[in-house]
Amino acid sequence: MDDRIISANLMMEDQTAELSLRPRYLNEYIGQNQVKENLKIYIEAAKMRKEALDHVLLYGPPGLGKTTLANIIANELGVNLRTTSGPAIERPGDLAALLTNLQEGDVLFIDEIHRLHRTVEEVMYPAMEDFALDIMIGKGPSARSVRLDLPPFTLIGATTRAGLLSAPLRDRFGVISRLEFYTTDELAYIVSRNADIMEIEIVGDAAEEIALRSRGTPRIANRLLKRVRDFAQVAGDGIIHSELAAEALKRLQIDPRGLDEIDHKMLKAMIHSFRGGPVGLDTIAATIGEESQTIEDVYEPYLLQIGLLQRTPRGRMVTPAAYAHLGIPMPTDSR
Ligand SMILES: Nc1ncnc2c1ncn2[C@@H]1O[C@H](COP(=O)(O)OP(=O)(O)OP(=O)(O)O)[C@@H](O)[C@H]1O
Ligand SMILES: [Mg+2]
Repeated sequence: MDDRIISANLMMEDQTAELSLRPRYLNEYIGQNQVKENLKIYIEAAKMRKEALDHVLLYGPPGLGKTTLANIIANELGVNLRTTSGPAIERPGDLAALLTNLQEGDVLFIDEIHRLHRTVEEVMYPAMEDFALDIMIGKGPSARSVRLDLPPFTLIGATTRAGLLSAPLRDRFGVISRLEFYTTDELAYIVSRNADIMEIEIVGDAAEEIALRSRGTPRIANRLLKRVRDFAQVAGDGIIHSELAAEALKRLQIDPRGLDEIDHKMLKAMIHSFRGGPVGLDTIAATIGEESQTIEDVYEPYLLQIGLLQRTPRGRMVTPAAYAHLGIPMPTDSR
């Protein structure tokens, strides 16, 4: 389903590259300045007091650097990081096993924390608040609860959908940070730096050409860089020039703002079949044969961000900027 080259979702081919391209310390982490500045202070303060850092919730669209940041926080604190994900913790006992294996000050990173099972979530509350586990032993009338002390630890939760987190869970995070889409300059910087790491020469405005089409997302920038490198090595002289980058990206059917055929299909369907909207998300999804949730989590945020799409109480609407971008004249009658 989700095999678009501009998908922000993690794909198999990204994984090895992401390990080597992933920044390891805050000073290598580009952008997200507000989030970074705050974290720097909290980390410093926790280290000074020799305490565990407050629990941190990171949220935002896929590929913006949540997992990367969780790793960096553990590195900066000089502690171990344990990684798991919401759906992977099936029973309270699984969580207990994870938590009792932590050393003082360690970070437990739970990706997709909005998918934590209800029964696990309830065990999480006292663990986060009091560093204690309440475990039920036995069943029926002889069942009793025992309290187990845990070493102080930091929970870092990541989610693309903060809205799906229950209020009691959300309230237990001391630090809640929203990651934003990156600017073209930031992405161009990331592309240049990663070209260096990959030992490929990138010159002129080529990094910017790639950045412009990366939908504000470092993961996509890295993926496009790798594809353009292929073109440079096979069809070019091994150096990524602006023209080569532009040509390669055109062949990948990504337009100058990072939109692909599916974005075009969606916007055009809204224009031609629904007079530009407003039209409900489910209707759009059915029309173009995608899942509503995928559209909402992965594709739509960027289109909203760059102002081609608008959300209204009655559904999504295409903006005048979208007509202009697609080269379709606006209907003249009032909508
Ligand atoms: N601030 C940054 N500076 C440089 N590179 C970055 C930055 N943020 C992310 N990256 C790059 O983008 C890749 C994807 O980031 P990451 O895996 O952390 O995203 P994510 O938000 O966890 O995505 P998902 O929601 O899919 O889990 C990283 O491997 C890294 O190479
Ligand atoms: Mg991640």
